Amino acid sequence: MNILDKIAQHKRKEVAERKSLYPIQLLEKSIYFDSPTVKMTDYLTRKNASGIIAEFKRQSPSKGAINPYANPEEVPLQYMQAGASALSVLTDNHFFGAKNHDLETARKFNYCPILRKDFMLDEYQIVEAKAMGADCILLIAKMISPAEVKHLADFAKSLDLQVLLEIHNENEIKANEDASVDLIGINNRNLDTFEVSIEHSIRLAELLPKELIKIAESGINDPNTVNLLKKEGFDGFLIGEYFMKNSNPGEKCQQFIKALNHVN
Ligand SMILES: O=P(O)(O)OC[C@@H](O)[C@@H](O)c1c[nH]c2ccccc12
Repeated sequence: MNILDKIAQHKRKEVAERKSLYPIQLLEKSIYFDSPTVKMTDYLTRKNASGIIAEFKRQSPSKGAINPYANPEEVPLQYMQAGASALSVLTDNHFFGAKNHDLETARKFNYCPILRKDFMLDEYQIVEAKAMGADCILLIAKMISPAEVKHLADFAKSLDLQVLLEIHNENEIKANEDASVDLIGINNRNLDTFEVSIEHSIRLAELLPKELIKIAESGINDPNTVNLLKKEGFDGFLIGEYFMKNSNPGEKCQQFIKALNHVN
């Protein structure tokens, strides 16, 4: 079984448990439930945006522990002070080591778009994302059918959340052409082999409409890669491990952003 299948299996169980513990009516009482969201697309495309979406990630299935005791009050705020355009916060505990309130904590300290980074299979998780204070959710084309992508994307929109659709290959692009998503993420990391290929992402980006907002995800560790990807039409760059594996992720992020060409 590949890693995404394992994650999906576990996630279904988890969601079923949470549904019975925290019914939707309870989530809807969150202070964030009726508040307006901030738009990831606006923050990535405004003048002189760095385009960096800095990720709060404690561990991963491919790397194990990255920074398990990182402080969610400090790191996301430091990322934004360093000039990141938006935040991504992992909320999966079993595979990514997220603590219960990592996203809510990041939300309390920051007014910027926050992506809930998790494996969305069910409307319930989208309601949770809204209740946590997220602005954007991730859908992974490899995990769900095009019909589910459409359905969950429309549901997210009904809650004023933006949708980032992650794709890995040409077939997934074709199969999801008519889903109404706000951003397309191309994962540089092959989730079967964990190999990273920037060239693969550039080739896939060429197949997407020019006006779509494109995010390059994973394995980015060099400002020159971001400069190159900007020239190739990418608007956003999701970076986790390279910042987080350091004892001071905010400082790493600041050095990285200083080294970028601000071309837009
Ligand atoms: O830590 P990296 O290599 O900079 O990658 C960040 C992000 O792209 C990665 O965490 C990611 C991309 N797609 C995902 C889907 C689920 C969980 C995590 C991910």
